[in-house]
Amino acid sequence: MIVLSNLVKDYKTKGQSVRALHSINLTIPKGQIYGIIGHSGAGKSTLIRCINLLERPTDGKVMVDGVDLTSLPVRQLQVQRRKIGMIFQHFNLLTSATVFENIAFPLKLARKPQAEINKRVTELLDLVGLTQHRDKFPAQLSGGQKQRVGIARALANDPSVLLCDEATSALDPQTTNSILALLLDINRKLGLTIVLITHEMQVIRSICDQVAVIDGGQIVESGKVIDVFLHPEHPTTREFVEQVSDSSELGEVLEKEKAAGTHQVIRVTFLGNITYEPVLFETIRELGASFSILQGTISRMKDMPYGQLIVKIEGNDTQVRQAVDTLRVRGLEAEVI
Ligand SMILES: Nc1ncnc2c1ncn2[C@@H]1O[C@H](COP(=O)(O)OP(=O)(O)OP(=O)(O)O)[C@@H](O)[C@H]1O
Repeated sequence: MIVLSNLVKDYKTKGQSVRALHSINLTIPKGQIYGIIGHSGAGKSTLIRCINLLERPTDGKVMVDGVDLTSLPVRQLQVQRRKIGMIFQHFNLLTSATVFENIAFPLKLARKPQAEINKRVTELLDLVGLTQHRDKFPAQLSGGQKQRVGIARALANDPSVLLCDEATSALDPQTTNSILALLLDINRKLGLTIVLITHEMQVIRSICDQVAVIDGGQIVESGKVIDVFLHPEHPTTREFVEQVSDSSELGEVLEKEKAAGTHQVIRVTFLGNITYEPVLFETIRELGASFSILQGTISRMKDMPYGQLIVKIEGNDTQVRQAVDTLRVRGLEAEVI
């Protein structure tokens, strides 16, 4: 478990002080994939780098698995840091070392015997799917393969935490998906806690359990991805949710509804297997009304199927009210918008 308490970070440049983090409080449960999302300059990199003290916080505490890193002398901090792996947007590989040597590097630093290094690197190459590329140099690899080397290297010392600093931002969408699938696989196989920072809601939606939204150096909203995603409260969160839903034309339809003084547009949210059942259709038909779909998403959030439909009910106010009530009784979320 990672606990950040009252974390403050000030950068001092040319006699001026910039507060990058304002009293951050965050608890990241063990074994979770925890996403931190924010716009450029929000403080994401600073926050993730404070977790392993690559940046030393100006104030506050960083507890990782019960150890207060901020209170440790340098030697002990080095030992504790081996339990925290990190991967980077631009991979940070040693360009003149082979894939094998890059992965072996942290094990050499930890003075492991050569036989153990060979065994461990072989296992890691297999885990990240790079066995055939072990003797290549980074320049001979694709971006996705380079990030796989980064991941294997970060896992070499068998850490309990993996920090991902915009790990997929330099990759195309398909490669991004394959790296996210690998992170999910590692999280499941090794029970590793993963903290990732990103500016893409798609990344959060694909693999994270919980999310925190950072804005101006403060956490403005946090919680389970599914809750934050379906009921975003802070304007910044809403912007990020918009990234993955196409509601651009909805505003116009709602304006027309408002002008006509009718209240027939409802939002219906499905979670889990009910997503694939004809509950909406049957409910509206039973009421003797009909409906048209104005907008809809059927997708998955990590493993959970979900759907959200904006529908216009062709019926009177009583029918709309009854539809909302019945849908709720049948296990869907429904509201007039
Ligand atoms: N070394 C530094 N010296 C001075 N100010 C810094 C330094 N690093 C970051 N900052 C400032 O701290 C704030 C947060 O920066 P940070 O890099 O953490 O944001 P970010 O959310 O990771 O942005 P990006 O997505 O663009 O990397 C910004 O105002 C930035 O200008």
